[in-house]
Amino acid sequence: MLKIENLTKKLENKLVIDHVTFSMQTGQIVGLVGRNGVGKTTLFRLLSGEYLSDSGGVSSDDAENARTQIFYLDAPDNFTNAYSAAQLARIFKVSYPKLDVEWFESLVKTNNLPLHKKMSSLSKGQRGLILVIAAITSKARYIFLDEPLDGLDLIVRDQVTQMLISAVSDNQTGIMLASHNLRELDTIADRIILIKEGRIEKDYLPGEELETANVAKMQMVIEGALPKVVIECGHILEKRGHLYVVLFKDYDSKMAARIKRSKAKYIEELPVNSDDIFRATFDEDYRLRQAMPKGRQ
Ligand SMILES: Nc1ncnc2c1ncn2[C@@H]1O[C@H](COP(=O)(O)OP(=O)(O)OP(=O)(O)O)[C@@H](O)[C@H]1O
Repeated sequence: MLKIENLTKKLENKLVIDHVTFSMQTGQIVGLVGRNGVGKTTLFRLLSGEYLSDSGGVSSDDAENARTQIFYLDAPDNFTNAYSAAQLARIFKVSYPKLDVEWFESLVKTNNLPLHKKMSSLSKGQRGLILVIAAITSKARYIFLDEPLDGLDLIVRDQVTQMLISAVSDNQTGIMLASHNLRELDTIADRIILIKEGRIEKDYLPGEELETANVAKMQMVIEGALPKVVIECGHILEKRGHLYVVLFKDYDSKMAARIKRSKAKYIEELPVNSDDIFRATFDEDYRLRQAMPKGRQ
């Protein structure tokens, strides 16, 4: 088990990571989510040892130095571009001695990727796929990937997803993915950690949290003026003619009764997903924008 305890980091006098504590097991895919600039990359840099923490640390049950068990590549394009996949495998092997070059090369070939072309001449998706192959074949116990699915087409995303799932299935590897794509994470993450203001705001198993989040999503047919409960407590997510999809935070029996009493012609509760949890968590940011004068939003 990888243990992250009280990790704290200030950058230019700003507290970016504030006493973050969690543990991570092999056999799990953990999603790391949060708004832009919340500190996801900083957390990865602390875990990999690229940044020194101001306090707190990282330890592992089964290694003296936890960092030897971690695979993380910061801004990979900056240094991978000058090399081919075949060359990269040999370079990575220096830092990750367990990297299985034969396995790496065979995965590169089975994914129809070139082994001997410079990374700079490959597409973003091809480079992304090669990076994920390097991460998996490094045989690192803990793999940290920043937006690995970003900019990849559906087929490549499916390939990457399959590789990540099979990598954790033997219980020898744990993967943490920073992502803004919550819907995608809902389908592959065993657990989601949500960061807000440098701290862990929520740490949940997707299905479990969705049932207890006090968030409700309603499909409502509304003719005429919006009911007060929608204006005061709801966020309108979709509108098609008279059909509205509205998200309610802090949903309880009182709010349910107000919604029921509203003049909506039809009301149906829809399933809540991680996107909705994210919206509800950053509710005040929504309200801020809604409060701005028109044309400045
Ligand atoms: N080298 C640095 N010096 C000073 N401040 C920094 C530095 N790197 C990041 N920051 C600040 O620290 C905060 C966290 O940045 P970080 O890149 O970790 O966020 P992130 O969650 O990865 O963002 P995104 O989702 O946009 O990739 C931001 O406010 C950023 O401006």
